[in-house]
Order: sequence, then C-alpha cells, then structure tokens
Amino acid sequence: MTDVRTIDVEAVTKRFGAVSAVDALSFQVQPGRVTGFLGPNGAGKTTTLRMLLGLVRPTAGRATFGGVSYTDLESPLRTVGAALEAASFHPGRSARSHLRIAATASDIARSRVDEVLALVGLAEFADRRVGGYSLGMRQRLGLAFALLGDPGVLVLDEPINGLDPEGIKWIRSLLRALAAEGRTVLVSSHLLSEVQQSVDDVVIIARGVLVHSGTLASLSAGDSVSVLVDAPDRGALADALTAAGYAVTPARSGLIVAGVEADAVGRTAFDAGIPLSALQRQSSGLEDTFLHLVEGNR
Ligand SMILES: Nc1ncnc2c1ncn2[C@@H]1O[C@H](COP(=O)(O)OP(=O)(O)OP(=O)(O)O)[C@@H](O)[C@H]1O
Repeated sequence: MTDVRTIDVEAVTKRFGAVSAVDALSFQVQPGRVTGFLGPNGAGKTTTLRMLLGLVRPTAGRATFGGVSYTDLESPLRTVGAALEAASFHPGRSARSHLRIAATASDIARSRVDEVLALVGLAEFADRRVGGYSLGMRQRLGLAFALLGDPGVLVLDEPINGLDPEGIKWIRSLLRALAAEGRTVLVSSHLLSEVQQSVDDVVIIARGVLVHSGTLASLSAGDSVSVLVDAPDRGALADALTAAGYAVTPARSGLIVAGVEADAVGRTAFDAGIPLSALQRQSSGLEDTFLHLVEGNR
C-alpha cells in the first residue's frame, strides 16, 4: 500500500439543468475506518462518487483526496481504487485479460493480477469469459480492479449488490480487513442494514443534502425507546403513569409510554398497586432511525 489519504468533500454542488442532484455537500472520510455512504435511491450518492473520481465536474465546491483532486493525482490507480456501479467489461475477454491490460497500462507488476484474483475469490474463474459471469462475479471483478494498484483509498459503489449470503459475509470481512490495514474505505448503499455490520462511520444524504454524519454509534443515539404496557384496569394504569409525569399514548394493545425504560414503568404500576398484563420495551432500531432521517428530507 502506498498512499493513504482522507477523502474531503467540501461544499460540493451538482446541478443537471433544473435538477439539483447534490447541494452544498460536505463531509470527510477518515483512514483506518469503513465509512458507509448512505441514502435512498436518487439521493445523489453516485453523482457524489463520480465527482470525487473526476468523472463529473461539480457545479460548485471540490472533492479531493487529502486536498488533491483525482485528476491531479500522480498515480491514481495506486492511490485510489474505485468500483462504480454498472462497470462495463468486455464480455468476450477473461477477468485475467482485463486485469493484465490495466496492470500493464499502469506499470503494475503482472504478479499482482493473480494476487487480486485470489483476493476476490475469482482465481478458478480467471480465464473464463466475463460474458458468462453472474452479477456477483462481476462485483468481485470490479473489486479486483479497485485493489490492483494496492491503493490506500477505496471508493466502492454498492459493492454488496448482487452478492449471495456467502459473498456478503466475505465482503464484510474484506472491508474490515482493508480498513484494519489503515486504508480509507468509503462504501455506498441505499440500505443501512446491508452495511451496518461493517461500517464504523456513516455519512447519510437525502435529496442531495447531508442529513447525518458521525460514528455508527452516534446514529443509535437517535433511537427512540418506548414501553408498551397494559393492565386489566387500563384507565387506572393511565392515571398512575400520568400522575408520575410520563407521556402516555393509548394504543390498540395497551399504552405507549415514550422515552422511558420498562423497569420504571413496572415500578410505577407496582407502587400504585396495579397488576400488569403486558410490559414490553420497544426500540425504534437503527434502520428506523435511518428511515426517519432520510424521510424527513423527502
Ligand atoms: N446525467 C444526469 N442528468 C440528469 N439528472 C441526473 C443525471 N445523473 C443523475 N441525475 C439525477 O440526480 C439525482 C441523484 O442521482 P444519483 O444517481 O446520484 O443518486 P443515487 O443516490 O446514486 O441513487 P441510486 O441509489 O438510485 O443510484 C437523481 O434525481 C437523478 O435523476
């Protein structure tokens, strides 16, 4: 690995005619961590990654690797490994032949081709025509390209898309391993649940604007906890909880008490001499928090 850098997105805007795909977006991606770049379909993820990789020119702002734009990098393939969605490969050529051509063009040792083929689990299919590959195998080939120059930064657009459960498990551990080696790893997805197990940090966008950036743990701080409680005498229970200062909302199967843990609700009922028929903690969960964040921006 040669060159480890942060990814710096600074007030980047991209308009396509009247469509504002990305709007004054700023965030930083740190080395040694896996960062999930999340947002619903059409949020502007691919456009942002394309600006980062010099494929689309921002209307305003700049996206760089430690202050240097992709097109100004001395040795781009050795600095940044990228796998964008819908990478096109020549159907009649093999994975090995694709990688050999790229290695030769960038002055990378031929031996590295076999290394990356093994790394992505394509060694036994290396000489097969890419036209016969499954979507998952194409994803692996895209990843092999990204890793070819042993770069310090990886930018991967929806790398989990198309992988089977075993492939998903494999890529999760690969992402973790790449970050553990000190690399900067940015992975886009429209599903938090897809990357939740492999990311340290999250950058969440919706409609082209930033809605949250921070550690994965910072996201769970927004989880709302509540308790569903019920008693044969629901009215008496509601009165006791309200008298104790809790916000109580009637629901079909009981009462919802917001922002409190089950033990406190149980104690209040016990002190008031009210036997309970149900007491259940409810957490909105990370995915709900994520959806709430992005839907607030729809
Ligand atoms: N070349 C283009 N011309 C016009 N509009 C575009 C172009 N590229 C993207 N857009 C629009 O910009 C917005 C953001 O699209 P983008 O593909 O970046 O989103 P995304 O978050 O990557 O979504 P997905 O997960 O569906 O790929 C969308 O409204 C899209 O229609």
